[in-house]
Amino acid sequence: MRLHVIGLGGAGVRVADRLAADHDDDPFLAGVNAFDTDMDALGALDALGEDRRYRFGDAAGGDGLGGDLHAGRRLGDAHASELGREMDDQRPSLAEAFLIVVGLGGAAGAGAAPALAEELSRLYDAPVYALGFLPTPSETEEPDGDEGPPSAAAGNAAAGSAASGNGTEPRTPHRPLAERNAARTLDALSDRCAAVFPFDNAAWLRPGETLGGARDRLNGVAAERIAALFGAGETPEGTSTPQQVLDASDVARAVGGDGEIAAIGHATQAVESSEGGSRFGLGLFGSSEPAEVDTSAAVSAIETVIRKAARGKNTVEVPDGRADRTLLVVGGPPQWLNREAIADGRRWLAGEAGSDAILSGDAPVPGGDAVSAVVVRSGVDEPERLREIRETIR
Ligand SMILES: Nc1nc2c(ncn2[C@@H]2O[C@H](COP(=O)(O)OP(=O)(O)OP(=O)(O)O)[C@@H](O)[C@H]2O)c(=O)[nH]1
Repeated sequence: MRLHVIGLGGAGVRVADRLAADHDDDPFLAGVNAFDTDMDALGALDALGEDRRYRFGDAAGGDGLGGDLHAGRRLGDAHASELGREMDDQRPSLAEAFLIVVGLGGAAGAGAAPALAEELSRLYDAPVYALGFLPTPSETEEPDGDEGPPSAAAGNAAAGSAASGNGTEPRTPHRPLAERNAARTLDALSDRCAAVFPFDNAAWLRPGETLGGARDRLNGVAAERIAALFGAGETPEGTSTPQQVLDASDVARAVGGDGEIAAIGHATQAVESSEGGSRFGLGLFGSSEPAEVDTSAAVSAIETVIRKAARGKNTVEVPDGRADRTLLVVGGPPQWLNREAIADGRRWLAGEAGSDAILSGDAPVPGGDAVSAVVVRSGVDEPERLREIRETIR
């Protein structure tokens, strides 16, 4: 589907940049914009040229907003239509969906996101989704004396470069209001977006890692999952049409349109490339014809990858695996896409999620060397981290 991604604030612009770096040539990525009040954050991007970066909000004087969500909201209200116009070069009217990416604990991105979501819904018919990073608990904790209290305004630089007390991991800026900002922004986005995909930063940190040190890896995971979901069903030019193409309306139906909380699971499993030969001895050496694949190997690969996508780490926890709606997309070399195994996987997932409405599609990747699965669950029960965050404003 044609997706237009808008990265807002420090986290958002970095993910937008990462998507452009990894997927600019992929047909699903129809447009990318990076909007921030902070000149330094925009200046540090690599893949997006000047034409796709834009500093807004003169009132911020070229800096971040230091976590002042009220100031962010005011700027958002004042500049939403200007940001909408800034997207025009990339023909947003052709987009089949918009995705706003934002760090929920900040101010510039989190403040502007609701107003921009509203503006895009006013201008276009396509659904507006949001992917929002949840702050880590350590951001709101008082910093240790020897680390000193890095301010949120200095955060974009500090998150990337300053060393922490142990001298190895870049420290994470102290943001005392991060959880409250996130709670307010989640509510505002749920009211204005078709669905919200929270990304739980803390759940993705490895032991001893700080957000500052891990953010590039986390942004890579977020970009990969965005591509796995919104790029599913897009076939590279010249390849055969998938048996079951997943389109924008399938995703819209599966994810819902009422601001539901949704999670993206994804997994890949390496398989022997079946172009011109196979380890099962069924292919002709040197032949350009794809070799046949052993059925039990295909069944096992599909079963494993679907379970890994559902039960492995999701973008946010899915309590008990339950969801109102579920979408499954299985991809890989066509010879490996065993229809019965996919149907079994669908049934297993329906039981796991407790919902019948399982939409599924195939994403054939001729010549690929892995099978993959994307599992999207929408209308999930409230994840523990979301409950903690919401409680800060109850
Ligand atoms: N995954 C990830 N999370 C980030 C990154 N940068 C910041 N965050 C998270 O996003 C929240 C907001 O940070 P920013 O996006 O830098 O904030 P901003 O929107 O620029 O707002 P201000 O700095 O307050 O003006 C932080 O509290 C972190 O939880 C990043 O690069 N990757």
